[in-house]
Amino acid sequence: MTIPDQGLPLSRRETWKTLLAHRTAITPLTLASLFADDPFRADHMNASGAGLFFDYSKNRITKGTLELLLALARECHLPDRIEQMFSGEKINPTENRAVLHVALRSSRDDVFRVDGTNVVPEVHAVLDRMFVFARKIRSGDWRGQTGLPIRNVINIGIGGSDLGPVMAYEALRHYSRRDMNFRFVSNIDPTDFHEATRDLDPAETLFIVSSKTFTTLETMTNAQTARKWLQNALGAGAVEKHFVAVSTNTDAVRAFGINPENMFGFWDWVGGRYSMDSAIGLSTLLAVGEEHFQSLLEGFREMDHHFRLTPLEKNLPVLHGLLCVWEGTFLGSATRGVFPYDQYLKRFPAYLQQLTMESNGKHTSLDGTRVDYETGPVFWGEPGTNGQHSFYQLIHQGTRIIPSDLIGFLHPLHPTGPHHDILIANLFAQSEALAFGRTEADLQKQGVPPALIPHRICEGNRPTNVLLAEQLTPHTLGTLIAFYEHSVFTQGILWNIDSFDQWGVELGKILAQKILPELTGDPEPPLEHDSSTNALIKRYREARLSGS
Ligand SMILES: O=P(O)(O)OC[C@H]1O[C@H](O)[C@H](O)[C@@H](O)[C@@H]1O
Repeated sequence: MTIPDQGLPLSRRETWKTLLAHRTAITPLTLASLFADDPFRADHMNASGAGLFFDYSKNRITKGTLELLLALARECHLPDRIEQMFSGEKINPTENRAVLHVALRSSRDDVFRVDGTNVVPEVHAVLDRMFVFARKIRSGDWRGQTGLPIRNVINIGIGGSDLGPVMAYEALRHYSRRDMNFRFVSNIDPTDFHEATRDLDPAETLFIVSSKTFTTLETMTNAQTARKWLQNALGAGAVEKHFVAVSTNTDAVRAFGINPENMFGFWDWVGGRYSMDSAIGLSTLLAVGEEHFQSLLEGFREMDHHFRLTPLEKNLPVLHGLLCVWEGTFLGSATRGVFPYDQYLKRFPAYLQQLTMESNGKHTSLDGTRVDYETGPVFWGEPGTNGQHSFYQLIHQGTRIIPSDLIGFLHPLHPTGPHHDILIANLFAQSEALAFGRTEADLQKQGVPPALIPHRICEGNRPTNVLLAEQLTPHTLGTLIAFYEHSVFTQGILWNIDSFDQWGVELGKILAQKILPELTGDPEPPLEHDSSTNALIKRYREARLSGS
C-alpha cells in the first residue's frame, strides 16, 4: 500500500491554523454585511465551465477565505493529486487500486494507463458491444424465449449498481423510450421484486444483473428469485434470452448461468459509486439510446477536462469542494442539502448520498491515524419546490445552519404556462431569503403585531450555492455528476482520506451473515451477542414460529 507523503498532518499546518483564526475573525460578518460592503461580490464570486454556472457568492466567506482555502489546497498538492488520478496511479491505497472512472468517458484517441496498459481500447470495446446490444433490444431484433420482443427491462443491483441507473433513468425520462418499462430492484425486501414484476409478462422481460463483485447478497438473492420467476413461466432454458450481466466477475456470472457473451464487463479501477457511466449504465443506454448515451459521456468528459485543466481559483469542482470543507470542517455544518429545482432530478440527492457519504464518511487519514477534524457531511435533499413546503422551515429558522446547493435549469423541458418561471422564481427567492432573512425592522414596517415579530424573524446568513445550466439534457447530467465526483475528490484530498474505499460497510454485512442462521436454526443456536441483539433475535424467532 503506497501512501502519498502529505508532510505535516493537516491540522498542524500553518494555513490550517490561519484558517481557524480567520474563521474567528469573520464570524461577526454576515452575508448581509458582506454584500453591503461589496456591491460587486456576485460578479467575482462565480465561475463557469462545461456549461454550468456556479454562483458561490452567498457563502460565509471573504476573498481572503478563498485565498486561504486555495493555499491549503496547494499545500495538499491538489493539482498533483488530480494528475495522479488521471494518470492511473493507485490513489486508493487501502485497496491498492487506481481510480480511473474518467477513462470510462474517454474519447477513442485518449490514453489512460493502468499498470502501463492503455485501458481506453477496452473501455470502447465494451461500449461498442453495449451499443450493438442496445440496438438489438430497442429495434426488437432481440427476441425472448417465445419470440416476443423485449418491452420490460429490470435492473437488479444495489448501491452503485442501482442508484446511478435509477437516478439517470429518472433524470433522462424525457429522452427515454416511452413504449418500454424500466424498473429497478435493489432491496432484499421481497416487496421490491414483487412490485417490479407483478404486472409484467416474463416473455417480454429482460433482467440486467448488475454487480461489480457478483457476490452482493441482495443482488444475488434477487437475481435467483428473478430466475425462478422467469423459469416458472418459460422453462429452464429461458435464461439465455432474458438475462444479461454487468460485472467484473466472469466466473461468478458463468456459475449463475448467464452466458459470458451476454456479460458486459468493467474493471476494478471503477468504484461502484463511480460506475454509472460504465456498463452499469446499460439500462440507461437501453432507455435513451446510443446518441443520448454518447452525449451523457461527453458531458462527463467536458467536466473532466475542466477539472484537469482549469486553474484552481476558477475550477468549479475545486471551488465547490473547498466550500464544502470550509462549511463542514471549519464552520461546523454537519449536513449539506441538495435541492434540484427539477422534478426529473428527484433521485439525484439519493445518488449523491452514496457518492459523497460513502466516499468521504471516513475517520482515518491516509497515514492511518484518526483525523482530529470533521470530514464528510451528511448529504440529503429533495426536489424544489416540494421541500419548501416541508423541511425548509428548519433551514430558514432552525438553530442549525444547513448549507445547500440549489440546482436549476434556464429552459424547461415542458414549457407550460407560468410553471417554469414560478419554479425558478422560487429557487432564486430561497437563495435570497436564506442569505438575507427578514429583520425586526422589516416586520415592524409591515405592521406585524409585536408579539409575533420574534416568531417571524428570519435571521438569514444561511449559505447557498446556486448552480445553473441551460437545460436538463444527457450532456448536462454528465457534467453535473462529474462536477460532484470531482468535488468529492477535492474534499477527500484536503481531508487526507481515502475517498475510494468503503470499509465501513463491511462489519454490518458480516454480522448479518452470522445472525441469519440464528433466526432460523433449529434447535436455537446459542446466542452470544449483547443483551439487546440477543433479545431482538429471540423476539423474531418467536414471531416466526408462531406465524408458521
Ligand atoms: O456492485 P456490487 O459489487 O454488487 O456492490 C454494490 C454496492 O455494495 C457495497 O456494499 C458497497 O458499499 C457499494 O459501494 C457497492 O456499490
